[in-house]
Amino acid sequence: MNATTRTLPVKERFHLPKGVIYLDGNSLGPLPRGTTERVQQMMEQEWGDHLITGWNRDGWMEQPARVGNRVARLIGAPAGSVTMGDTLSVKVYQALSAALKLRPARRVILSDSGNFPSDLYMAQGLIRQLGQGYTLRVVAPEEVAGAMDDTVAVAMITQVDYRTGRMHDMTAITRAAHAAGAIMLWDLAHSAGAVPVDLAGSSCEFAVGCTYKYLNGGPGAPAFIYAREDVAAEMQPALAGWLGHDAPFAFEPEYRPAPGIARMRVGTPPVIQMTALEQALTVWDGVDMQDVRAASIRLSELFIKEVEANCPQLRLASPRDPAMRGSQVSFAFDDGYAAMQALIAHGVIGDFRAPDIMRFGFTPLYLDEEDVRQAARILTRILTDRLWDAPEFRTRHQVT
Ligand SMILES: Cc1ncc(COP(=O)(O)O)c(C=O)c1O
Ligand SMILES: Nc1c(O)cccc1C(=O)C[C@H](N)C(=O)O
Repeated sequence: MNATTRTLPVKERFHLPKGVIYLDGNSLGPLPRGTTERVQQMMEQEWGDHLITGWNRDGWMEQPARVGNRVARLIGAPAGSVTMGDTLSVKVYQALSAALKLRPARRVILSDSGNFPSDLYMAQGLIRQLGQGYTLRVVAPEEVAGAMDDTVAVAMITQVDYRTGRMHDMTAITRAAHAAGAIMLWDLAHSAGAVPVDLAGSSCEFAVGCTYKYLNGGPGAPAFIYAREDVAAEMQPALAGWLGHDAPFAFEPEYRPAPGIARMRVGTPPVIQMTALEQALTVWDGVDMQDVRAASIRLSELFIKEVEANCPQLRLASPRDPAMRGSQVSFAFDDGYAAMQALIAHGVIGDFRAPDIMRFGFTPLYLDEEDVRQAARILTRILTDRLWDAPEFRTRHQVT
């Protein structure tokens, strides 16, 4: 069987509302079947009956490492190199501050203008905290590799642009960072579960990401952080919480880091949410990221073809070359907000990013070609008949 005929027989593993075509798994993944039951069981039996003994008996304390190993497989990282917890913004802060400590003579954090604002805000906040001449240098996405020089302490790049889906070449940029003596930090928010990632092969020092998008962990699901083994052994955590201590239950007054990535744990993990995520990750059992990628390209190309053939009002805002895209496709349209609201009202859920981007995520675990054709047909009707041109769609009230 070749990659184009191979199917991903996992659509049944998701709860998807009837009559909805969900093209927003790049922002919030849907509910995997079995999650509700597993969380209910955890609450009733583990929390309810076992009470505090759950930390040992039910393995709550090791859960961040256990779940980290499941995520590691999906991002090309070795077992034991990933831990879970907190939000992605916090993980960005931790990785950035640890990276700066590893290059004490340098003062520049390099990023690009396609990065998600929270990453830039975290860098700005850290810089304000540190003083001492640190700066954030933000360049155009195409200029990242060329902007590496001997002032750059760390390059902090989100691999897949949340707006356009443009994907950076992880190998080439990491190589450029290392050639300049800089630390490489990748944000994989729009990569994990979307495209094959080879963290070990890239030899980057740090990576972070969230689990509520393509990994379907649910709203507020814990983030992940990876550090290369040699870096994990020497990095100094800025957020030195007790669960990142070498012996949390020794209750020593002085901080001593836990071995390896475990020192990036901070405080008590969100066990209920982590349990939902742990269950959600079983959806990936037996799924190969190369197959997901092949199907994602097939679905994205089909959508672009149908939309360009039938919706001349829209302009492709993503790279045309699928090798340069993540697993989303964006189209620019001046009335994109209203068009997206109309689309959602007609059962096709994507989202909108100001000023004019209509975003569509392609998630082959639960989407097939018929979904994509049907979504394109509905979009065509909305544009051709100007169904979006109504006060209820034009009024901006959505926050997401
Ligand atoms: C690339 C990227 N970085 C950071 C964030 C912020 O994540 P969180 O809200 O989980 O801190 C997001 C999503 O919101 C994102 O897409
Ligand atoms: N994390 C989100 C949230 O809590 C509410 C609404 C949206 C989000 C998102 O993840 C947005 C997402 N990072 C984006 O690419 O725009």
